[in-house]
Amino acid sequence: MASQVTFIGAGNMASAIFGGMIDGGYPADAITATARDDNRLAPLRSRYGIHATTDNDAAVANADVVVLAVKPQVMRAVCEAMRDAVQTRKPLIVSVAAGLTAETLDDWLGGGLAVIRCMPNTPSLVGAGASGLYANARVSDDQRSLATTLLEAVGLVEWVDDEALLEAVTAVSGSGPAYFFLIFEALEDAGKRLGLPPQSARRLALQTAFGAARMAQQSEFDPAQLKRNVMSPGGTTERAIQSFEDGGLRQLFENATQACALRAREMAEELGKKS
Ligand SMILES: NC(=O)C1=CN([C@@H]2O[C@H](COP(=O)(O)OP(=O)(O)OC[C@H]3O[C@@H](n4cnc5c(N)ncnc54)[C@H](OP(=O)(O)O)[C@@H]3O)[C@@H](O)[C@H]2O)C=CC1
Ligand SMILES: O=C(O)[C@@H]1CCC=N1
Repeated sequence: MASQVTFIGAGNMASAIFGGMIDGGYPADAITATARDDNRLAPLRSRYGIHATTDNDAAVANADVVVLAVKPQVMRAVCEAMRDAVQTRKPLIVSVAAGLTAETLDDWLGGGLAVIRCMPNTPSLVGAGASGLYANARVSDDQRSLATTLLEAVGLVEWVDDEALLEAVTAVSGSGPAYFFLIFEALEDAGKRLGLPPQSARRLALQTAFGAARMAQQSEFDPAQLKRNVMSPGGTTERAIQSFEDGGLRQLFENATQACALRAREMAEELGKKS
């Protein structure tokens, strides 16, 4: 029988994950989602056929896995309010919240729990997500496999052994979609300035990004070689790449990812403070 999975929070991330699970054949009646507002839940019941309730304690009562998918700023209040229900059932806890450590979540939920921290990203909404996962010492091999199965429903899964590496995961893939959206914007704008109609500039920029990512995933060559393959000696690409290098693109990525990882650490400190 399928494990009972309860999502606390039914927003973008939660619906991406349970939507992917259901598309992949996971039984909808083994899934429950909660929110504060029943108006948010009604469409989920009719669209996915899942159970949905505003009562977190009731939703936890028969759960094998509880996925914490509320915003980090409200997580403490949500966890402390359902502490008794969680301690009665002791389900596997999977948190997708940025910047909250396994120890902090375990503490807010009363302690002694198997906790997995997951850093997913928004392309999970289209089944092309990338998630980094970390498990505390109480998580069993079966629970690891179950979490892998749940998250693989919406994309790629990478486990890290050191929880601190989730900051690096956040800097690369958690926040990473926004970096690429910025590049899409910039390339589209540049194409428009070179005279392309706006729709053409967007379509060409996005298809090029999609094609490059797909090619890099499928190719036997690394991205550096694939880049060289586009650069004919003395040709157009060489001139463009030289311009990016001269402009310090690599250093910009270094600075941005360091700033992102630092913010993840700050959030852990700010949000995880004891009382
Ligand atoms: N967006 C992103 O790129 C990423 C987000 N994350 C993490 O995912 C988590 C969720 O983010 P996201 O899905 O974008 O947020 P959303 O705002 O889309 O969803 C939050 C959900 O939490 C619900 N909620 C709020 N309070 C409660 C409560 N007391 N009990 C039950 N449910 C409650 C809200 O319901 P209602 O509408 O009724 O208030 C809503 O359904 C965050 O912790 C974030 O750090 C992680 C990686 C990437
Ligand atoms: O910006 C944020 O804080 C969240 C975490 C990763 C992506 N979005």
